[in-house]
Amino acid sequence: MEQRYATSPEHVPGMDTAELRRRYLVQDLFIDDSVGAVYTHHDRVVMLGAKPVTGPVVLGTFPEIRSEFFFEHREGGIVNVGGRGTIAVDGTTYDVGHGACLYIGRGAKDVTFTSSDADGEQGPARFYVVSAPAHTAYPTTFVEAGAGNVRELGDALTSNRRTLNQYIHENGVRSCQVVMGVTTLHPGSMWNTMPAHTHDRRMEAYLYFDLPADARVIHLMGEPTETRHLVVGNEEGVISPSWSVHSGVGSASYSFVWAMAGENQSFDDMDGFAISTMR
Ligand SMILES: O=C[C@H](O)[C@@H](O)CC(=O)C(=O)O
Ligand SMILES: [Zn+2]
Repeated sequence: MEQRYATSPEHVPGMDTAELRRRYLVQDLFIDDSVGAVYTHHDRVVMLGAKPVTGPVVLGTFPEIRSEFFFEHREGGIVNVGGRGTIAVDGTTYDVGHGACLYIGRGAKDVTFTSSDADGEQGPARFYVVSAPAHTAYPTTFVEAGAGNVRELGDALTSNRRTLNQYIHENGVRSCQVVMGVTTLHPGSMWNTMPAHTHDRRMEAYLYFDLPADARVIHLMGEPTETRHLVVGNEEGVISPSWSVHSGVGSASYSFVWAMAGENQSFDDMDGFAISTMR
């Protein structure tokens, strides 16, 4: 598993494009018949991708977490960004369609990912997992796509009309740390999370999906008065440290999985920044 140590905002002004991408952009999570993994030491979050194509993919453990099995000391939220598939957790099988979410609680031993129709229109299942250390075991729980707590945000006139779906959160599926959901831009709207914000109590990870292969999202990061950008493709992720804004504009419509971990789970504990105050 790739290890990425935490960074400070003081490091950002000295980084060129290649270093920004090496530290904050997450590519290649979805490898045929395999599991891709990145361990960010920002709140010790692990981002995983599982892409079963010709057969099931078993989630193993990694030497970096010194655990007998992946969820021994951890929990995780999963969203399927590909075609329909199943996730088997200790003998219970969940049918997970595009955009649906499964929370896996601490202690789950055997986790297997399978595609239901790898040759279908949406291709093989692509299971995106965000995991954080967990102090107790909450029940493994499934949420159908769109069945979380829905918030309608933004306006078509400012190109930021979007539907936010909270899956794992304080008033929904319970967890120790992980807060997770999916935001979908409405047709013609391109801006996510505008106005932008930070939440110094939590890191956040993004995974853009349903973006056409030749389109890109210009993702803003960094302190609000010292921003940089990353040009991000479909099914690529971004690590957003607690001090960093995370907002982006697409060259086409898209969705993204957002997930957070850290000090609290209060979704609305965030500090917003009017664009006129940003640099
Ligand atoms: O802290 C919350 C996260 O940044 C996202 O939920 C924001 C988001 O999806 C949006 O405004 O479009
Ligand atoms: Zn945020």
